Amino acid sequence: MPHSTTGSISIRDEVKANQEVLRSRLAGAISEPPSGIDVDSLPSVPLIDLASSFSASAVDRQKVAAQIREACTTSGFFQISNHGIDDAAIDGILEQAEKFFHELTPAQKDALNIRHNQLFRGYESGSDTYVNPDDNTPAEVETKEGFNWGYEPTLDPTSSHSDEYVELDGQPPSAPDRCNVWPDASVLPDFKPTIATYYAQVLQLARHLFRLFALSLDLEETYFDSLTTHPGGIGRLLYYPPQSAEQMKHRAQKLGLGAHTDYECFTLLLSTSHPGLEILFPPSELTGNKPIWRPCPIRPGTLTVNIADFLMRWTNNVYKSTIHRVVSRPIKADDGTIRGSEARYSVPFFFSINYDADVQPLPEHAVGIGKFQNMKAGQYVLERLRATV
Ligand SMILES: O=C(O)CCC(=O)C(=O)O
Ligand SMILES: [Fe+2]
Repeated sequence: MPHSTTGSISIRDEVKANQEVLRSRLAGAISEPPSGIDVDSLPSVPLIDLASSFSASAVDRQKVAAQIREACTTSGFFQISNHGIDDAAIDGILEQAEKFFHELTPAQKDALNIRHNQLFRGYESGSDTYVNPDDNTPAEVETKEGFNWGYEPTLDPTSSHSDEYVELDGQPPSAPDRCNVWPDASVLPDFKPTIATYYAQVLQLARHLFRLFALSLDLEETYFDSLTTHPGGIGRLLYYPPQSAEQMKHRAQKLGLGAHTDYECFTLLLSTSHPGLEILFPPSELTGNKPIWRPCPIRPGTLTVNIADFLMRWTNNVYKSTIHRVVSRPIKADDGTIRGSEARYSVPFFFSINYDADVQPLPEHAVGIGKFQNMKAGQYVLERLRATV
């Protein structure tokens, strides 16, 4: 795969260093709390009600922003209720995800494979990408299957600047191997319209959240508005197949998606109510000074938000981008019999500022003096993606 030119050495060095950081943060991680520890005393993911963030009262909005700040400076994860995405859009995209993974033939999926695309758009199987390529664990193919797409002006009905969109590499989306690919409408007629409905809503929610992030960092509420007029927004459908009791019999877990952090500014995750997502909380006395994997709570109707690496480096590590993964675990019944795991579907939306924006350090009063090299968001994300194939 070709590598980018200007400044790429230092980006690649930083990406390599990231792998080291990941490895050291994972070292000694435990999956179960030490015996005698009350799990309720361990850190968890807070629920933030967004209802009053849509209020006309600045005081109300500021109160929500304060809760967001608390979450972002600790675990970097929170869940949101009353987020404004309607049920029909949510049910619709989950239904299309199921159809995509079950109704397309292997040949139809293969025609859409990300290896035909320079920007990682399209279908990927468990072995096409691996998010943690340098870790020391024995290579294990992830069970996930995915489908990725990115921003298109037609998916953003609200912006008057959508046609200024450029891709990760700073170029307009032109050639067929540098833009979105979609399943044939004669096979899945409702797929693209349903994706478009969800995408338009999640995009607006992400812009709204950026205003709350601005408030939470003591910046003008509109600070990020001009940077999200034609933003990066990668959508992804994910499917983790069920694991049978037989497959799970002698295993503590099966890897769905390896340990990683996300790359952009933040991620908005929709999922079915099936367990699987786990978050790595830092060591504490309660955990014998070991990092601990904890399941992300299942709260139907909520979306999960997590800070990603670009925003972490932009905020000078004030906001935390936290390691997470997806695993299937066997379910042990009271009589000791083992049940397999159920299928999980999820729809992450990875939100970035405009890929071509000149990124300036955030004001010192908000995050201190910048420690990181200024970098275009597209350049950074592209280099991170390239490290996964
Ligand atoms: O499927 C999930 O719940 C999480 C997916 C995820 O972390 C990712 O795609 O980056
Ligand atoms: Fe992730």
